[in-house]
Amino acid sequence: MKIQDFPDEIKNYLIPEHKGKLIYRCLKCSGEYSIENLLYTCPDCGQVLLIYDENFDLLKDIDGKTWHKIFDYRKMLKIPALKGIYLFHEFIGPVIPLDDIVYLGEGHTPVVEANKIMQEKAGIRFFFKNDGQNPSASFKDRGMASALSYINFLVKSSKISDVLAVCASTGDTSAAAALYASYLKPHIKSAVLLPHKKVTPQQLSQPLGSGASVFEIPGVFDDCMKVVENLAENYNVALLNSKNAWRILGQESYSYEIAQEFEYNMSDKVVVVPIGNAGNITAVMNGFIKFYNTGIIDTLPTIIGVQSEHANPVYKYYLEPDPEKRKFIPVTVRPSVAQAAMIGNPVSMPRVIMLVNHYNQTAGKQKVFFMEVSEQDIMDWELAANHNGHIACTHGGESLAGLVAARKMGIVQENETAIVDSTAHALKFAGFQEMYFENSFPREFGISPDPGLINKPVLMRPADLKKVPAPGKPLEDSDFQIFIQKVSEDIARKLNLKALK
Ligand SMILES: N[C@@H](CCOP(=O)(O)O)C(=O)O
Repeated sequence: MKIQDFPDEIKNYLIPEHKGKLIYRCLKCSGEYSIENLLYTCPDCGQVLLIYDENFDLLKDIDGKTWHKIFDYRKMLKIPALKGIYLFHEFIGPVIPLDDIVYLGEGHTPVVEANKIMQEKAGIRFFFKNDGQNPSASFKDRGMASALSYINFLVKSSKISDVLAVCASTGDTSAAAALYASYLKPHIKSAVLLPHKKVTPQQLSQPLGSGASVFEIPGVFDDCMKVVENLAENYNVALLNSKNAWRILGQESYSYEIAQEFEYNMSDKVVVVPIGNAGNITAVMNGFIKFYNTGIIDTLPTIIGVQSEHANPVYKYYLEPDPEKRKFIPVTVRPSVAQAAMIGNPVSMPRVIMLVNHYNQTAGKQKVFFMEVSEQDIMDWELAANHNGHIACTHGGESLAGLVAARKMGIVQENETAIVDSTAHALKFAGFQEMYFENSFPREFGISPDPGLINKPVLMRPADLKKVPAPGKPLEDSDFQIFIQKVSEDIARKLNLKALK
């Protein structure tokens, strides 16, 4: 559909015109800094930053209903820059010219309703939002599209050149960073730091395949993160973890898409997200607040942040009901199947603390909750979901387990509808599925398989079959007929198939 065919009242808004005035603001001392330089922490007090639009109130000049039309009609345009997360350009990066936006197919991931069996099992109507269907197979692409679009803009406007982008990762961030950086060659290169043997083979293959410099570091993610922070403080590198506030802006698109998917009606909705470095829950809260403040949604959904018992610093912080007495204490993580969230000292914790307060205050009651789940429940719920038509990763299983726990505790009601975040593609974590099916989890995971969920391939090699085909060695006609006959009979026997009359 062409712009001239769209309703008159929105024609002028379809190509984003809002000229935002973005600044970094420190969460602690409220110091404000120009976005001309890449900053990750406050130069004065060292606290993390968020990006604010000083012209944000101008967005309120357009009423909520008109915004709905703008976003919904804009979705029909075929302009690459507006096809991904920048459909919501005014809210994500209103200083970035459309020509500088990097679009690799991220965003607008499917929202898939669980079947009846799963909804009955979970005790609530729910949908998975499959962020594993992003280009590098995780939600991190949203943040990278934003961070790398901004860096691209700085490069193109000759403010910086020859960028080396670095990140620490449990496997998803590195895949996304390497992918987006490789698209912007030769101006941008990337280096990723991974905890040795703590990312899956599939995740390790991703930055290698994109041509990034890959460093494996002894220890866990938190150790890698410290090295990256040190590199960013002492060398000329661009930090791509969610400590970089541009990442948060991009990940806010997750909330905007949920709002759009449910026709901007967020009443009785519950959004469930796993927490690792806490950039995601930060973005999700901030995104919904921005849509609420501009009248695009008129209710804030409930948000449930979920952590494994083996990596639960945020959950533990909120166990203390009295905000005055809460004290953040990093935890030492233990092996977790939700490996991408195996983080004991999330960099966005100060953002979470500020935004949870703000979110609940804006809603007028508690709307953000934190749940803790066992490793066993994570695997069982992931596999149950995948046995019922989903492609949930272990973090999707973690989210679902958290929703079920919240339902049991009465935090979530039967009449509500949940949107459960599957942050990555199941295939990235196939090794954990294999350990479950083989019952070979090391003791520290504390996982024993439910026999009803175990699945294994069966080798069909009938004992009385003399000849079988092999690669490059097909069977002669009559031997081949015997092979087909015997294997079919064996499969039919195993599956209790009845012969056609
Ligand atoms: N789960 C992350 C950890 C780093 O998170 P980030 O959002 O701060 O980059 C990963 O996949 O590496």
